Amino acid sequence: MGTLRWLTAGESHGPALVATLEGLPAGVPVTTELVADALARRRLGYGRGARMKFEQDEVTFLGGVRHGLTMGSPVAVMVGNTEWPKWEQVMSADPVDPEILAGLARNEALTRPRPGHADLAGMQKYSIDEARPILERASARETAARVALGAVARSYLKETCGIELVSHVVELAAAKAPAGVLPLPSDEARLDEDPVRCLDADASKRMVAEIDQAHKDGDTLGGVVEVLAYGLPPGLGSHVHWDRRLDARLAAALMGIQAIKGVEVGDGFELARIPGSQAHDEIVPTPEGVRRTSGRSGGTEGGLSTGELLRVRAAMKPIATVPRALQTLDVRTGEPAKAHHQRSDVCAVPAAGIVAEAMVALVLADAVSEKFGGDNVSETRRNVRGYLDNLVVR
Ligand SMILES: Cc1cc2nc3c(=O)[nH]c(=O)nc-3n(C[C@H](O)[C@H](O)[C@H](O)COP(=O)(O)O)c2cc1C
Ligand SMILES: C=C(O[C@@H]1CC(C(=O)O)=C[C@@H](OP(=O)(O)O)[C@H]1O)C(=O)O
Repeated sequence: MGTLRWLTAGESHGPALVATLEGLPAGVPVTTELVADALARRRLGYGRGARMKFEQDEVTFLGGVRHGLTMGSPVAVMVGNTEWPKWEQVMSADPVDPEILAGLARNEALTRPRPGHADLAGMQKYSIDEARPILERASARETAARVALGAVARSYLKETCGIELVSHVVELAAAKAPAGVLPLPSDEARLDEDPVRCLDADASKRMVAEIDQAHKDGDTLGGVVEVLAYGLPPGLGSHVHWDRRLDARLAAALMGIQAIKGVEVGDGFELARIPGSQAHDEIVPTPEGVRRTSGRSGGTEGGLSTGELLRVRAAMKPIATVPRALQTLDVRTGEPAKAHHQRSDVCAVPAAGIVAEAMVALVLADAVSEKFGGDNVSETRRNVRGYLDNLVVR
């Protein structure tokens, strides 16, 4: 839906990821540093595996940006995989020497698909008898490309509407942050410093303890992240058609993140358990304008933003490459076997929060560009101001 288009390409152990964002106006402030900072935040988080320590994200703009500003042309960004030299043969785009190929087939073929990953269904769908060509693209390495675009989308949102986003971890396995703690964008630095991106010190300690225990047990964990977006105008998205609904677009974007299995808007599933008299946000006139008395809806009604705080949650399943390897079969022999395991994260919930922020930023950027248009951010800003100054109910 909407007016922005974005695509990513690239494999986990290929030379690089690339991402393109088409449809932004000219004049959005974007620098290599802005994107590199966002990528650095995605690498943080207690419980991530060895690769996060030795791999760097190398950012190169290939198009769309000049002297720190977008030009209105497609933004193209490359994130280099510094792991690439070790994988040049395994992932070579060009045919390799038949002897090397035979060696790879003997020693490197991934024939024991991992439960919880795309491995088995991907092999079946694409008629390939090993998991490598599947897992390379299914891997969440790809989220680096989305976070790169998300950083650009965030800059657009701030520049045109003053919208700012922040995310935090609200549950990690059995450990929960206290209900109702809503970080502000100004808390971002504090969240970045916390090992699990949780503002509550006690909950953070309990989350770290959960990860330590899972690590000892050869196990993995999931959790729940929450993304908050401040400063939305009312009226992004629309009630008029299912695919224009802002909540539907947010849910699709969040479910599109690897390992996300559930999405809630506002109080989400909890709303199903309470009566209507307690479930909805009442409307009151105030000297500052029309407001809601609570934020249970999460800032959308009827598929439209209400102008209140946007609040969405995403639930991540535990990492699927479990060190204490799960039962599978070897597709070469058809015999039962233990799934492949080399290395993996114990928990990537804090990183998933950063990815969720990026996806929410892209969806909101799409909805803003659809509503306000403009070929230069100054034009978009004028349109935003004109709309807000002339709201039929204020
Ligand atoms: C930030 C992030 C990091 C991840 N790291 C790993 C990992 O190290 N090992 C792993 O097996 N899965 C990891 N995953 C999850 C898998 O990519 C995902 O579970 C798998 O692709 C199948 O998920 P699906 O059923 O949702 O598609 C990670 C996911 C995210 C969002
Ligand atoms: C590389 C990243 O995450 C990877 C996501 C991932 C997976 O299966 O999703 C598996 C791991 O990679 P590998 O199999 O090479 O150890 C993670 O490190 C990243 O986030 O940048």
